[in-house]
Amino acid sequence: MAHKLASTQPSWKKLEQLYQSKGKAFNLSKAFSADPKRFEEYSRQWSGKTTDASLLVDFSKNLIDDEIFSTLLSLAKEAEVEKQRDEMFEGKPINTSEGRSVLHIALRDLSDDFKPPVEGVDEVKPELAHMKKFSDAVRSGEWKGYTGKPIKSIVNIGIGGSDLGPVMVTEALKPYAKRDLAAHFVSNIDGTHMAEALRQCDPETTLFIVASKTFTTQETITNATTARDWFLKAAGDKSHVAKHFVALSTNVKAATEFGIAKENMFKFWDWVGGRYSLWSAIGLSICLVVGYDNFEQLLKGAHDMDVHYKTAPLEQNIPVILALLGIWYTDFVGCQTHMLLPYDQYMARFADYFQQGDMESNGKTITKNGERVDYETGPVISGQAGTNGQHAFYQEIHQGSRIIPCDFLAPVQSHNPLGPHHDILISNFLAQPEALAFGKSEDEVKKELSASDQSNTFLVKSKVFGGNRPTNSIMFPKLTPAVLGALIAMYEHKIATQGFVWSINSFDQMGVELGKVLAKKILPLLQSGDVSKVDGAGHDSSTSGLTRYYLQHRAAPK
Ligand SMILES: O=P(O)(O)OC[C@H]1O[C@H](O)[C@@H](O)[C@@H](O)[C@@H]1O
Repeated sequence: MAHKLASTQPSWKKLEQLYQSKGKAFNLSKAFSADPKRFEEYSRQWSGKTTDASLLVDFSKNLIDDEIFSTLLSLAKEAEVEKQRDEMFEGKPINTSEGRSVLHIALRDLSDDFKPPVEGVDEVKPELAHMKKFSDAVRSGEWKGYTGKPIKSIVNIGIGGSDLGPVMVTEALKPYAKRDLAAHFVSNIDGTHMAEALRQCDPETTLFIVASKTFTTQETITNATTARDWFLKAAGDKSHVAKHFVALSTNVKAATEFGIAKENMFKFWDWVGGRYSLWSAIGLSICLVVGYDNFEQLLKGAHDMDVHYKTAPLEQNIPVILALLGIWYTDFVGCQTHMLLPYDQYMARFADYFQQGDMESNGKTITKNGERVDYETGPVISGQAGTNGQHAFYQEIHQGSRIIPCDFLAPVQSHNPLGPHHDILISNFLAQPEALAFGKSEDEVKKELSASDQSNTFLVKSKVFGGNRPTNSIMFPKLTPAVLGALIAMYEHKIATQGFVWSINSFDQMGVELGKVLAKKILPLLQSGDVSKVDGAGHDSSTSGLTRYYLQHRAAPK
Protein backbone atom coordinates (compact mmCIF):
# COMPACT_ATOMS: atom_id res chain seq x y z
CA MET A 1 0.00 0.00 0.00
CA ALA A 2 1.49 3.31 -1.13
CA HIS A 3 0.05 5.63 1.57
CA LYS A 4 0.77 8.63 -0.58
CA LEU A 5 0.04 12.15 0.56
CA ALA A 6 -3.64 12.68 -0.25
CA SER A 7 -2.69 15.95 -1.93
CA THR A 8 -0.76 14.04 -4.59
CA GLN A 9 -3.88 12.21 -5.81
CA PRO A 10 -5.19 13.51 -9.16
CA SER A 11 -8.67 14.09 -7.72
CA TRP A 12 -7.26 16.24 -4.94
CA LYS A 13 -5.99 18.77 -7.47
CA LYS A 14 -9.30 18.60 -9.30
CA LEU A 15 -11.22 19.25 -6.07
CA GLU A 16 -9.05 22.30 -5.41
CA GLN A 17 -9.97 23.59 -8.84
CA LEU A 18 -13.63 22.75 -8.35
CA TYR A 19 -13.71 24.68 -5.11
CA GLN A 20 -12.32 27.74 -6.88
CA SER A 21 -14.52 27.42 -9.95
CA LYS A 22 -17.83 26.59 -8.28
CA GLY A 23 -17.56 25.38 -4.66
CA LYS A 24 -16.82 28.84 -3.30
CA ALA A 25 -19.90 30.37 -4.88
CA PHE A 26 -22.12 27.31 -4.45
CA ASN A 27 -25.65 28.30 -3.57
CA LEU A 28 -27.95 25.80 -1.93
CA SER A 29 -31.14 27.74 -2.75
CA LYS A 30 -30.25 27.71 -6.44
CA ALA A 31 -29.22 24.05 -6.31
CA PHE A 32 -32.57 23.03 -4.81
CA SER A 33 -34.55 25.20 -7.24
CA ALA A 34 -32.64 23.82 -10.20
CA ASP A 35 -33.06 20.18 -9.22
CA PRO A 36 -36.39 19.06 -7.76
CA LYS A 37 -34.90 15.61 -7.24
CA ARG A 38 -31.96 16.83 -5.15
CA PHE A 39 -33.23 15.08 -2.00
CA GLU A 40 -33.71 11.76 -3.85
CA GLU A 41 -30.24 11.97 -5.36
CA TYR A 42 -28.45 12.99 -2.21
CA SER A 43 -30.07 10.82 0.42
CA ARG A 44 -29.72 7.15 1.26
CA GLN A 45 -31.97 4.77 3.16
CA TRP A 46 -30.44 1.79 4.84
CA SER A 47 -31.81 -1.19 6.79
CA GLY A 48 -29.84 -3.77 8.70
CA LYS A 49 -30.11 -7.38 7.53
CA THR A 50 -30.44 -8.94 10.98
CA THR A 51 -31.90 -6.27 13.27
CA ASP A 52 -34.42 -3.42 13.40
CA ALA A 53 -31.64 -0.93 12.66
CA SER A 54 -32.45 1.45 9.83
CA LEU A 55 -31.49 4.98 8.85
CA LEU A 56 -32.35 7.78 6.50
CA VAL A 57 -29.29 9.88 5.72
CA ASP A 58 -30.04 13.14 3.91
CA PHE A 59 -26.92 14.85 2.64
CA SER A 60 -28.64 17.06 0.10
CA LYS A 61 -27.97 20.23 2.11
CA ASN A 62 -24.25 20.09 1.39
CA LEU A 63 -22.21 22.39 -0.82
CA ILE A 64 -21.78 19.81 -3.55
CA ASP A 65 -23.01 19.05 -7.03
CA ASP A 66 -22.66 15.88 -9.09
CA GLU A 67 -19.19 16.76 -10.29
CA ILE A 68 -17.87 17.52 -6.81
CA PHE A 69 -19.51 14.38 -5.41
CA SER A 70 -18.13 12.13 -8.12
CA THR A 71 -14.65 13.66 -7.76
CA LEU A 72 -14.77 12.99 -4.01
CA LEU A 73 -15.67 9.38 -4.83
CA SER A 74 -12.71 9.24 -7.24
CA LEU A 75 -10.46 10.49 -4.45
CA ALA A 76 -11.62 7.55 -2.31
CA LYS A 77 -10.82 5.17 -5.18
CA GLU A 78 -7.38 6.68 -5.74
CA ALA A 79 -6.64 6.40 -2.01
CA GLU A 80 -7.63 2.73 -2.22
CA VAL A 81 -10.20 3.09 0.52
CA GLU A 82 -11.80 -0.24 -0.36
CA LYS A 83 -8.48 -2.08 -0.18
CA GLN A 84 -7.59 -0.48 3.17
CA ARG A 85 -11.07 -1.26 4.50
CA ASP A 86 -10.72 -4.90 3.41
CA GLU A 87 -7.34 -5.12 5.11
CA MET A 88 -8.97 -3.96 8.32
CA PHE A 89 -11.63 -6.68 8.09
CA GLU A 90 -8.97 -9.27 7.21
CA GLY A 91 -7.04 -8.49 10.39
CA LYS A 92 -3.95 -7.09 8.66
CA PRO A 93 -1.84 -5.02 11.09
CA ILE A 94 -3.07 -1.68 9.74
CA ASN A 95 -2.20 0.04 13.03
CA THR A 96 1.34 0.19 11.70
CA SER A 97 3.03 2.17 14.48
CA GLU A 98 2.02 -0.49 17.02
CA GLY A 99 2.01 -3.43 14.58
CA ARG A 100 -1.56 -4.34 15.51
CA SER A 101 -4.70 -5.47 13.75
CA VAL A 102 -7.80 -3.31 14.13
CA LEU A 103 -10.59 -5.74 14.76
CA HIS A 104 -13.33 -4.16 16.84
CA ILE A 105 -15.53 -5.34 13.95
CA ALA A 106 -14.73 -8.93 15.02
CA LEU A 107 -16.30 -8.27 18.43
CA ARG A 108 -19.71 -7.86 16.85
CA ASP A 109 -19.69 -10.54 14.19
CA LEU A 110 -21.61 -13.27 15.96
CA SER A 111 -22.40 -15.20 12.77
CA ASP A 112 -21.59 -18.90 12.88
CA ASP A 113 -19.43 -18.88 9.77
CA PHE A 114 -17.16 -16.05 10.97
CA LYS A 115 -13.53 -17.09 10.59
CA PRO A 116 -11.22 -15.66 13.27
CA PRO A 117 -8.61 -13.68 11.32
CA VAL A 118 -6.10 -13.46 14.19
CA GLU A 119 -5.37 -15.07 17.54
CA GLY A 120 -7.85 -14.25 20.26
CA VAL A 121 -10.85 -13.73 18.00
CA ASP A 122 -11.94 -17.30 18.82
CA GLU A 123 -12.13 -16.20 22.47
CA VAL A 124 -14.73 -13.48 21.77
CA LYS A 125 -17.79 -15.70 22.14
CA PRO A 126 -16.65 -17.42 25.37
CA GLU A 127 -15.92 -13.97 26.82
CA LEU A 128 -19.40 -12.79 25.83
CA ALA A 129 -20.84 -15.86 27.55
CA HIS A 130 -18.86 -14.90 30.66
CA MET A 131 -20.27 -11.38 30.52
CA LYS A 132 -23.80 -12.74 30.12
CA LYS A 133 -23.46 -15.13 33.05
CA PHE A 134 -22.03 -12.50 35.33
CA SER A 135 -24.42 -9.70 34.38
CA ASP A 136 -27.42 -12.03 34.67
CA ALA A 137 -26.30 -13.06 38.15
CA VAL A 138 -25.83 -9.47 39.33
CA ARG A 139 -29.08 -8.24 37.80
CA SER A 140 -31.14 -11.11 39.21
CA GLY A 141 -29.73 -10.62 42.71
CA GLU A 142 -28.13 -14.07 42.67
CA TRP A 143 -24.70 -12.45 42.99
CA LYS A 144 -24.39 -11.34 46.60
CA GLY A 145 -22.09 -8.89 48.34
CA TYR A 146 -20.01 -9.83 51.38
CA THR A 147 -22.94 -9.48 53.77
CA GLY A 148 -25.31 -11.46 51.56
CA LYS A 149 -27.12 -8.50 50.04
CA PRO A 150 -27.71 -8.08 46.28
CA ILE A 151 -25.83 -5.41 44.32
CA LYS A 152 -27.59 -2.03 44.15
CA SER A 153 -24.87 0.19 42.62
CA ILE A 154 -22.12 -0.31 40.14
CA VAL A 155 -19.13 2.00 39.78
CA ASN A 156 -17.24 1.81 36.49
CA ILE A 157 -13.71 3.07 37.07
CA GLY A 158 -12.01 3.88 33.78
CA ILE A 159 -11.06 6.80 31.58
CA GLY A 160 -11.03 7.66 27.86
CA GLY A 161 -12.17 4.65 25.87
CA SER A 162 -12.73 2.71 29.09
CA ASP A 163 -15.29 5.27 30.24
CA LEU A 164 -16.84 7.26 27.41
CA GLY A 165 -18.42 4.34 25.54
CA PRO A 166 -20.13 2.83 28.59
CA VAL A 167 -21.21 6.30 29.76
CA MET A 168 -22.66 7.25 26.39
CA VAL A 169 -24.40 3.92 25.74
CA THR A 170 -25.90 3.47 29.20
CA GLU A 171 -27.29 7.00 28.92
CA ALA A 172 -28.57 6.41 25.37
CA LEU A 173 -30.25 3.13 26.32
CA LYS A 174 -31.74 4.32 29.59
CA PRO A 175 -35.25 3.24 28.53
CA TYR A 176 -33.92 -0.35 28.68
CA ALA A 177 -32.15 0.11 32.03
CA LYS A 178 -32.71 -1.72 35.27
CA ARG A 179 -33.81 1.30 37.21
CA ASP A 180 -33.03 -0.06 40.66
CA LEU A 181 -29.37 -0.58 39.78
CA ALA A 182 -27.57 2.76 40.07
CA ALA A 183 -24.64 3.20 37.69
CA HIS A 184 -21.78 5.58 38.43
CA PHE A 185 -18.82 6.32 36.19
CA VAL A 186 -15.65 7.62 37.76
CA SER A 187 -12.93 8.70 35.38
CA ASN A 188 -11.20 11.87 36.54
CA ILE A 189 -8.17 11.73 38.86
CA ASP A 190 -9.74 14.67 40.67
CA GLY A 191 -10.67 13.09 44.02
CA THR A 192 -14.00 14.87 43.82
CA HIS A 193 -15.20 12.49 41.14
CA MET A 194 -14.64 9.40 43.29
CA ALA A 195 -15.74 11.08 46.53
CA GLU A 196 -19.09 12.12 45.03
CA ALA A 197 -19.75 8.62 43.67
CA LEU A 198 -18.83 6.91 46.94
CA ARG A 199 -21.13 9.24 48.85
CA GLN A 200 -24.00 7.59 47.00
CA CYS A 201 -22.80 4.02 47.53
CA ASP A 202 -22.98 1.43 50.28
CA PRO A 203 -19.95 -0.91 50.46
CA GLU A 204 -22.23 -3.88 51.13
CA THR A 205 -24.14 -3.44 47.88
CA THR A 206 -21.62 -1.85 45.50
CA LEU A 207 -19.76 -3.52 42.67
CA PHE A 208 -16.62 -1.83 41.29
CA ILE A 209 -15.69 -2.47 37.68
CA VAL A 210 -12.08 -1.54 37.04
CA ALA A 211 -11.93 -0.89 33.30
CA SER A 212 -8.53 -0.35 31.74
CA LYS A 213 -7.12 -1.84 28.58
CA THR A 214 -3.54 -1.44 29.80
CA PHE A 215 -4.26 -1.57 33.54
CA THR A 216 -1.48 0.98 33.97
CA THR A 217 -3.43 4.22 33.52
CA GLN A 218 -2.60 6.48 36.46
CA GLU A 219 -6.12 7.82 36.94
CA THR A 220 -7.78 4.41 36.88
CA ILE A 221 -5.31 2.62 39.11
CA THR A 222 -5.35 5.47 41.64
CA ASN A 223 -9.16 5.60 41.63
CA ALA A 224 -9.41 1.81 41.93
CA THR A 225 -6.98 1.79 44.86
CA THR A 226 -9.00 4.51 46.61
CA ALA A 227 -12.20 2.52 46.02
CA ARG A 228 -10.60 -0.64 47.40
CA ASP A 229 -9.40 1.22 50.51
CA TRP A 230 -12.90 2.64 51.02
CA PHE A 231 -14.40 -0.81 50.61
CA LEU A 232 -11.93 -2.55 52.92
CA LYS A 233 -12.46 0.07 55.59
CA ALA A 234 -16.00 -1.28 55.87
CA ALA A 235 -15.53 -4.91 54.87
CA GLY A 236 -12.25 -5.53 56.72
CA ASP A 237 -11.29 -8.87 55.26
CA LYS A 238 -9.44 -8.77 51.90
CA SER A 239 -11.18 -11.94 50.75
CA HIS A 240 -14.38 -9.91 50.35
CA VAL A 241 -12.79 -7.97 47.46
CA ALA A 242 -13.68 -10.88 45.17
CA LYS A 243 -17.41 -10.18 45.58
CA HIS A 244 -17.08 -6.47 44.86
CA PHE A 245 -14.30 -5.90 42.32
CA VAL A 246 -14.01 -7.10 38.75
CA ALA A 247 -11.51 -6.08 36.08
CA LEU A 248 -11.86 -5.51 32.34
CA SER A 249 -8.46 -5.56 30.71
CA THR A 250 -6.00 -6.94 28.19
CA ASN A 251 -3.39 -7.00 30.96
CA VAL A 252 -4.31 -10.06 33.01
CA LYS A 253 -1.00 -9.94 34.92
CA ALA A 254 -1.47 -6.38 36.22
CA ALA A 255 -5.11 -7.04 37.11
CA THR A 256 -4.05 -10.13 39.07
CA GLU A 257 -1.43 -8.10 40.91
CA PHE A 258 -4.13 -5.61 41.85
CA GLY A 259 -5.91 -8.47 43.60
CA ILE A 260 -8.65 -9.35 41.12
CA ALA A 261 -9.53 -13.05 41.09
CA LYS A 262 -9.19 -14.84 37.74
CA GLU A 263 -12.92 -15.59 37.53
CA ASN A 264 -13.66 -11.87 37.99
CA MET A 265 -11.53 -10.87 35.04
CA PHE A 266 -13.06 -10.08 31.69
CA LYS A 267 -10.46 -9.92 29.04
CA PHE A 268 -10.03 -8.40 25.63
CA TRP A 269 -7.18 -8.19 23.18
CA ASP A 270 -4.62 -5.73 21.84
CA TRP A 271 -6.41 -5.62 18.47
CA VAL A 272 -9.22 -3.70 20.19
CA GLY A 273 -8.38 0.01 20.38
CA GLY A 274 -9.44 1.82 23.56
CA ARG A 275 -11.89 4.11 21.75
CA TYR A 276 -13.37 1.09 19.94
CA SER A 277 -13.68 -1.06 23.04
CA LEU A 278 -17.28 -0.65 24.17
CA TRP A 279 -18.07 -3.77 22.12
CA SER A 280 -15.64 -5.82 24.22
CA ALA A 281 -15.47 -6.60 27.93
CA ILE A 282 -15.41 -2.81 28.44
CA GLY A 283 -19.15 -3.11 27.71
CA LEU A 284 -19.74 -5.03 30.96
CA SER A 285 -21.31 -2.02 32.66
CA ILE A 286 -23.64 -1.73 29.63
CA CYS A 287 -24.67 -5.40 30.10
CA LEU A 288 -25.27 -4.77 33.78
CA VAL A 289 -27.41 -1.71 33.17
CA VAL A 290 -29.48 -2.78 30.13
CA GLY A 291 -29.07 -6.55 30.24
CA TYR A 292 -27.04 -8.85 28.03
CA ASP A 293 -29.73 -9.29 25.35
CA ASN A 294 -29.82 -5.57 24.68
CA PHE A 295 -26.02 -5.48 24.60
CA GLU A 296 -26.13 -8.22 21.98
CA GLN A 297 -28.62 -6.19 19.93
CA LEU A 298 -26.18 -3.28 20.09
CA LEU A 299 -23.46 -5.56 18.71
CA LYS A 300 -25.74 -6.90 16.00
CA GLY A 301 -26.86 -3.45 14.87
CA ALA A 302 -23.21 -2.46 14.59
CA HIS A 303 -22.47 -5.63 12.65
CA ASP A 304 -25.28 -4.84 10.21
CA MET A 305 -23.56 -1.51 9.56
CA ASP A 306 -20.20 -3.31 9.20
CA VAL A 307 -21.70 -5.46 6.46
CA HIS A 308 -23.00 -2.34 4.70
CA TYR A 309 -19.59 -0.63 4.96
CA LYS A 310 -17.85 -3.73 3.68
CA THR A 311 -20.14 -4.45 0.74
CA ALA A 312 -21.93 -1.30 -0.47
CA PRO A 313 -20.46 0.45 -3.51
CA LEU A 314 -18.77 3.70 -2.58
CA GLU A 315 -21.54 5.97 -3.89
CA GLN A 316 -24.08 4.08 -1.75
CA ASN A 317 -21.82 3.59 1.23
CA ILE A 318 -23.05 5.83 4.05
CA PRO A 319 -19.84 5.98 6.14
CA VAL A 320 -17.83 6.65 2.97
CA ILE A 321 -20.19 9.43 1.86
CA LEU A 322 -20.04 11.11 5.29
CA ALA A 323 -16.25 10.78 5.30
CA LEU A 324 -15.86 12.37 1.87
CA LEU A 325 -18.18 15.25 2.73
CA GLY A 326 -16.04 15.86 5.82
CA ILE A 327 -12.90 15.89 3.68
CA TRP A 328 -14.53 18.38 1.29
CA TYR A 329 -15.14 20.79 4.16
CA THR A 330 -11.86 20.23 5.99
CA ASP A 331 -9.52 20.36 3.03
CA PHE A 332 -11.20 22.38 0.33
CA VAL A 333 -13.79 24.66 1.95
CA GLY A 334 -11.46 25.34 4.90
CA CYS A 335 -13.63 24.32 7.87
CA GLN A 336 -12.06 23.42 11.19
CA THR A 337 -14.90 21.91 13.16
CA HIS A 338 -17.73 19.43 12.93
CA MET A 339 -20.80 19.38 15.15
CA LEU A 340 -22.81 16.35 16.22
CA LEU A 341 -26.29 17.46 17.22
CA PRO A 342 -28.63 14.68 18.31
CA TYR A 343 -32.23 15.69 18.86
CA ASP A 344 -32.65 13.02 21.48
CA GLN A 345 -31.97 13.69 25.14
CA TYR A 346 -30.79 10.11 25.59
CA MET A 347 -27.95 10.87 23.17
CA ALA A 348 -26.68 13.76 25.29
CA ARG A 349 -23.20 12.19 25.53
CA PHE A 350 -22.93 11.19 21.86
CA ALA A 351 -20.76 14.15 20.85
CA ASP A 352 -18.48 13.65 23.88
CA TYR A 353 -18.00 10.06 22.82
CA PHE A 354 -17.08 10.92 19.26
CA GLN A 355 -14.87 13.76 20.41
CA GLN A 356 -12.48 11.02 21.47
CA GLY A 357 -13.50 8.70 18.62
CA ASP A 358 -12.67 11.27 15.96
CA MET A 359 -10.05 13.57 17.48
CA GLU A 360 -7.90 10.81 18.96
CA SER A 361 -8.12 8.89 15.67
CA ASN A 362 -7.53 11.61 13.13
CA GLY A 363 -5.82 14.41 15.04
CA LYS A 364 -2.50 13.55 13.35
CA THR A 365 -0.04 15.03 10.90
CA ILE A 366 2.29 12.19 9.93
CA THR A 367 1.34 9.81 7.12
CA LYS A 368 1.99 6.10 7.32
CA ASN A 369 5.00 6.82 5.11
CA GLY A 370 6.46 9.16 7.70
CA GLU A 371 5.79 12.33 5.72
CA ARG A 372 4.20 15.42 7.20
CA VAL A 373 0.81 16.10 5.67
CA ASP A 374 0.47 19.34 3.70
CA TYR A 375 -3.29 19.44 4.28
CA GLU A 376 -5.65 19.52 7.25
CA THR A 377 -6.79 16.30 8.93
CA GLY A 378 -9.32 15.58 11.72
CA PRO A 379 -11.71 18.38 12.64
CA VAL A 380 -12.52 19.61 16.13
CA ILE A 381 -15.65 17.72 17.23
CA SER A 382 -18.23 19.27 19.47
CA GLY A 383 -21.96 19.26 20.06
CA GLN A 384 -24.76 18.55 22.44
CA ALA A 385 -28.36 17.44 22.48
CA GLY A 386 -30.90 19.62 20.70
CA THR A 387 -32.63 21.89 21.47
CA ASN A 388 -30.22 23.04 24.20
CA GLY A 389 -27.52 23.95 21.73
CA GLN A 390 -29.92 26.26 19.89
CA HIS A 391 -29.99 28.50 22.94
CA ALA A 392 -26.25 28.36 23.41
CA PHE A 393 -23.90 28.12 20.43
CA TYR A 394 -26.10 27.98 17.32
CA GLN A 395 -25.73 31.74 16.97
CA GLU A 396 -22.25 31.15 15.62
CA ILE A 397 -23.35 28.28 13.38
CA HIS A 398 -25.97 30.55 11.77
CA GLN A 399 -24.13 33.86 11.58
CA GLY A 400 -20.52 33.37 12.65
CA SER A 401 -17.53 34.06 10.41
CA ARG A 402 -16.71 30.36 10.09
CA ILE A 403 -18.64 27.62 8.34
CA ILE A 404 -19.40 24.87 10.86
CA PRO A 405 -20.70 21.69 9.19
CA CYS A 406 -23.23 19.86 11.36
CA ASP A 407 -24.86 16.46 11.58
CA PHE A 408 -28.41 16.58 12.92
CA LEU A 409 -29.72 13.26 14.26
CA ALA A 410 -33.24 12.39 15.38
CA PRO A 411 -35.55 9.48 16.13
CA VAL A 412 -38.99 9.33 14.52
CA GLN A 413 -40.48 7.87 17.67
CA SER A 414 -39.78 9.03 21.18
CA HIS A 415 -39.39 6.64 24.10
CA ASN A 416 -41.37 9.23 26.06
CA PRO A 417 -44.25 10.50 23.93
CA LEU A 418 -45.25 13.22 26.33
CA GLY A 419 -47.93 15.65 25.09
CA PRO A 420 -46.69 17.87 22.26
CA HIS A 421 -42.98 17.46 23.08
CA HIS A 422 -41.82 15.21 20.29
CA ASP A 423 -43.43 17.11 17.43
CA ILE A 424 -41.97 20.33 18.83
CA LEU A 425 -38.55 18.68 19.09
CA ILE A 426 -38.71 17.38 15.52
CA SER A 427 -39.98 20.70 14.19
CA ASN A 428 -36.74 22.18 15.52
CA PHE A 429 -34.69 19.32 14.07
CA LEU A 430 -36.23 20.07 10.66
CA ALA A 431 -36.12 23.84 10.94
CA GLN A 432 -32.47 24.29 11.88
CA PRO A 433 -30.93 22.69 8.75
CA GLU A 434 -33.51 24.53 6.65
CA ALA A 435 -32.56 27.87 8.21
CA LEU A 436 -28.86 27.08 7.89
CA ALA A 437 -29.15 26.14 4.23
CA PHE A 438 -31.48 28.83 2.93
CA GLY A 439 -31.03 31.69 5.38
CA LYS A 440 -32.95 34.95 5.20
CA SER A 441 -32.19 37.71 2.71
CA GLU A 442 -32.03 41.45 3.31
CA ASP A 443 -35.28 41.87 1.37
CA GLU A 444 -37.04 39.32 3.54
CA VAL A 445 -35.75 41.02 6.67
CA LYS A 446 -36.94 44.43 5.50
CA LYS A 447 -40.44 43.14 4.80
CA GLU A 448 -40.80 42.24 8.46
CA LEU A 449 -39.60 45.60 9.79
CA SER A 450 -41.34 48.91 10.34
CA ALA A 451 -40.48 51.74 7.96
CA SER A 452 -38.16 53.41 10.46
CA ASP A 453 -36.33 50.17 11.26
CA GLN A 454 -35.87 49.45 7.55
CA SER A 455 -33.54 52.41 7.31
CA ASN A 456 -31.47 51.14 10.24
CA THR A 457 -28.73 49.40 8.25
CA PHE A 458 -27.11 47.82 11.28
CA LEU A 459 -30.39 46.28 12.42
CA VAL A 460 -31.24 45.02 8.94
CA LYS A 461 -27.82 43.47 8.33
CA SER A 462 -27.77 41.90 11.82
CA LYS A 463 -30.97 40.06 11.02
CA VAL A 464 -29.76 38.62 7.72
CA PHE A 465 -28.94 34.91 7.58
CA GLY A 466 -26.50 34.20 4.75
CA GLY A 467 -27.53 30.54 4.42
CA ASN A 468 -25.32 28.04 2.58
CA ARG A 469 -24.33 26.45 5.85
CA PRO A 470 -23.97 22.69 5.25
CA THR A 471 -25.69 19.95 7.24
CA ASN A 472 -26.46 16.25 7.17
CA SER A 473 -29.77 15.08 8.62
CA ILE A 474 -29.92 11.55 9.93
CA MET A 475 -33.21 9.99 11.02
CA PHE A 476 -34.00 6.59 12.49
CA PRO A 477 -37.25 4.96 13.65
CA LYS A 478 -36.43 4.84 17.36
CA LEU A 479 -33.31 4.79 19.50
CA THR A 480 -33.18 1.02 20.03
CA PRO A 481 -29.99 -0.85 20.95
CA ALA A 482 -29.52 -2.02 17.34
CA VAL A 483 -30.06 1.48 15.92
CA LEU A 484 -27.53 2.89 18.39
CA GLY A 485 -25.04 0.16 17.46
CA ALA A 486 -25.46 1.00 13.77
CA LEU A 487 -25.03 4.73 14.37
CA ILE A 488 -21.84 4.23 16.35
CA ALA A 489 -20.42 1.87 13.74
CA MET A 490 -21.38 4.34 11.00
CA TYR A 491 -19.27 7.08 12.60
CA GLU A 492 -16.42 4.68 13.39
CA HIS A 493 -16.22 3.78 9.72
CA LYS A 494 -16.55 7.39 8.64
CA ILE A 495 -13.51 8.22 10.77
CA ALA A 496 -11.56 5.19 9.47
CA THR A 497 -12.34 6.15 5.87
CA GLN A 498 -11.05 9.67 6.40
CA GLY A 499 -7.85 8.26 7.88
CA PHE A 500 -7.48 5.99 4.84
CA VAL A 501 -7.78 8.97 2.48
CA TRP A 502 -5.42 11.13 4.55
CA SER A 503 -2.92 8.22 4.75
CA ILE A 504 -2.65 8.58 8.51
CA ASN A 505 -2.86 5.85 11.14
CA SER A 506 -6.26 6.40 12.80
CA PHE A 507 -5.63 3.67 15.33
CA ASP A 508 -2.80 4.81 17.56
CA GLN A 509 -2.74 7.75 19.99
CA MET A 510 0.87 8.75 20.52
CA GLY A 511 -0.25 12.31 21.20
CA VAL A 512 -1.57 11.43 24.66
CA GLU A 513 1.82 10.26 25.92
CA LEU A 514 4.05 13.31 26.45
CA GLY A 515 1.81 15.03 28.98
CA LYS A 516 1.55 11.79 30.99
CA VAL A 517 5.35 11.42 31.11
CA LEU A 518 5.90 15.02 32.21
CA ALA A 519 3.22 14.76 34.93
CA LYS A 520 5.05 11.75 36.35
CA LYS A 521 8.25 13.83 36.50
CA ILE A 522 6.52 16.76 38.21
CA LEU A 523 4.64 14.68 40.78
CA PRO A 524 7.66 13.87 43.04
CA LEU A 525 8.46 17.58 43.17
CA LEU A 526 4.94 18.34 44.39
CA GLN A 527 5.05 15.47 46.85
CA SER A 528 8.39 16.66 48.25
CA GLY A 529 6.74 19.97 49.09
CA ASP A 530 10.20 21.57 48.85
CA VAL A 531 10.04 24.94 47.07
CA SER A 532 13.83 25.19 46.99
CA LYS A 533 13.97 22.19 44.61
CA VAL A 534 11.88 23.87 41.92
CA ASP A 535 14.64 25.89 40.29
CA GLY A 536 16.99 22.97 39.85
CA ALA A 537 14.29 20.65 38.50
CA GLY A 538 14.94 21.52 34.86
CA HIS A 539 11.63 23.10 33.97
CA ASP A 540 11.05 26.27 31.99
CA SER A 541 10.38 29.48 33.93
CA SER A 542 6.63 29.27 33.36
CA THR A 543 6.25 25.71 34.67
CA SER A 544 8.62 26.52 37.56
CA GLY A 545 6.67 29.68 38.44
CA LEU A 546 3.38 27.81 38.48
CA THR A 547 4.86 24.98 40.55
CA ARG A 548 6.31 27.46 43.07
CA TYR A 549 2.93 29.17 43.35
CA TYR A 550 1.26 25.82 44.04
CA LEU A 551 3.78 24.78 46.68
CA GLN A 552 3.82 28.17 48.41
CA HIS A 553 0.06 28.40 48.64
CA ARG A 554 -0.76 24.76 49.28
CA ALA A 555 0.18 24.69 52.95
CA ALA A 556 -1.73 27.78 53.95
CA PRO A 557 -4.24 28.76 51.31
CA LYS A 558 -5.56 32.26 51.78
O1 LIG B 1 -8.05 1.69 29.02
P1 LIG B 1 -6.78 2.35 29.43
O2 LIG B 1 -5.58 1.51 29.08
O3 LIG B 1 -6.81 2.69 30.89
O4 LIG B 1 -6.63 3.67 28.61
C1 LIG B 1 -7.48 4.77 28.73
C2 LIG B 1 -7.17 5.82 27.69
O5 LIG B 1 -5.79 6.15 27.84
C3 LIG B 1 -5.21 7.06 26.92
O6 LIG B 1 -5.61 8.38 27.15
C4 LIG B 1 -5.50 6.71 25.49
O7 LIG B 1 -4.71 5.61 25.17
C5 LIG B 1 -6.96 6.36 25.29
O8 LIG B 1 -7.15 5.86 23.99
C6 LIG B 1 -7.43 5.34 26.28
O9 LIG B 1 -8.77 5.05 26.06
